Amino acid sequence: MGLTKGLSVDEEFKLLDKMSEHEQVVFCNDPSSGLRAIIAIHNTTLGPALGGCRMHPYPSLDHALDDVLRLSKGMSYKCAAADVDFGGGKAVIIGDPQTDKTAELFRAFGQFVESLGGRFYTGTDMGTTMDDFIHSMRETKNIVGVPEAYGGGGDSSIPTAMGVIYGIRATNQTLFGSNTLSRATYSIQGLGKVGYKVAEYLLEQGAHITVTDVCDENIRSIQRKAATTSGAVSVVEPHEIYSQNVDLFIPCAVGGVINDETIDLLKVKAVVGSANNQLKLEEHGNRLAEKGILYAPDYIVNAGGLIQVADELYGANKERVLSKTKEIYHIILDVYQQANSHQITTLEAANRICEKLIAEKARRNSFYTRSVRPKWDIRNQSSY
Ligand SMILES: NC(=O)C1=CN([C@@H]2O[C@H](COP(=O)(O)OP(=O)(O)OC[C@H]3O[C@@H](n4cnc5c(N)ncnc54)[C@H](O)[C@@H]3O)[C@@H](O)[C@H]2O)C=CC1
Ligand SMILES: O=C(O)CCC(=O)C(=O)O
Repeated sequence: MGLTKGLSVDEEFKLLDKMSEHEQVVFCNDPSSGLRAIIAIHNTTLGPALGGCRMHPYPSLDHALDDVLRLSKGMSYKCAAADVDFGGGKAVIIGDPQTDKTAELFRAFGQFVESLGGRFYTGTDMGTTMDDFIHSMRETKNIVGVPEAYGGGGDSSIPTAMGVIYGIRATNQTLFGSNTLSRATYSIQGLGKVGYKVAEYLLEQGAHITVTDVCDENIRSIQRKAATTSGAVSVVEPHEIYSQNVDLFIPCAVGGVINDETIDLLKVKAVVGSANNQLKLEEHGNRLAEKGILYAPDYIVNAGGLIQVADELYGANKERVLSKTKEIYHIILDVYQQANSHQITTLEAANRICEKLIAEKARRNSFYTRSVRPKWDIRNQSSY
């Protein structure tokens, strides 16, 4: 792929330094299908790496690498917070999800996943759907979020959206002393798999929401939905979403949306959404706090999908997943409380909680036992 082409030796080592927190970074190239992807395994202390696969037309390999490194690190924290026996990983496919998807491309991707010998499990993320991974499943068993017809738990964006709703409830409880949804107002960025379900639920609870999406069909669909509920929807252009005069901003599209420019525009009391890596830089967490805006750490709020796909390895059970997802409400309340009592940002509070959990679990995992299903011997016996 010419990753280091034209780079000086110094620059080549800087590239390696960039990946130095990660255990393994795999560059996948399959000219016959056109697959160009990166798989990043951040940390397998808690178990094999798990993380969805994003498809996006990255403007450069550097952008794709930065994204997958940051996303996979976030998964290590998310796995610790969600109390699952997995480590952090993630994959990105460089391509346009509207035009570049083929069965061959996802089969080739499945072969790369298989080549990692069970060190990496993957499923859907932004720009990919389960239909894509049906092709990958012909090459590897290490796919999670498997459709119900194949014995899996189905669409993982359902528990992700429920987790966002629990995050919103915990935030409303902290801000207003009541966790009801209908009294507050919301702005939602992105009406895809997760954002649409969050919007739909809030409308059904009678809330007033302001939405945006770059896809017109998603807008028309939520307008049709709103007409059947006691809630109300207003639509704004994508660039107008940050300056809305509402209580909570709910980012459910791309990362990096909380940055120097947007923080100046925000009039909300809190940010609670599903998008991974909402803060462009960690310091933007401090800027939100200085402005008095409560931030619900993304990797805790959006853990519902992870909870489902990890739980799938015990056999699909929706009730069990929803009951585990409810925990997000209490974890967010705890994070807010710890941030307040230690006078640190909510992200710092969440990171501290997770780092402590990883250290405790690492001690437990240092005691060798023969493979235990489903903790380690994942899907060894099963077939679908
Ligand atoms: N699907 C899941 O279960 C999980 C998703 N997430 C994160 O949540 C976010 C959303 O994920 P999905 O709903 O699965 O993705 P998706 O691809 O189904 O939906 C994203 C939506 O955002 C819209 N969009 C893209 N750029 C936009 C912009 N600049 N302004 C407004 N709208 C824009 C797209 O048109 C699309 O409707 C991503 O950051 C993803 O990593 C995190 C955990 C689990
Ligand atoms: O939701 C999934 O399919 C896997 C979990 C994940 O990648 C995430 O939470 O970002």
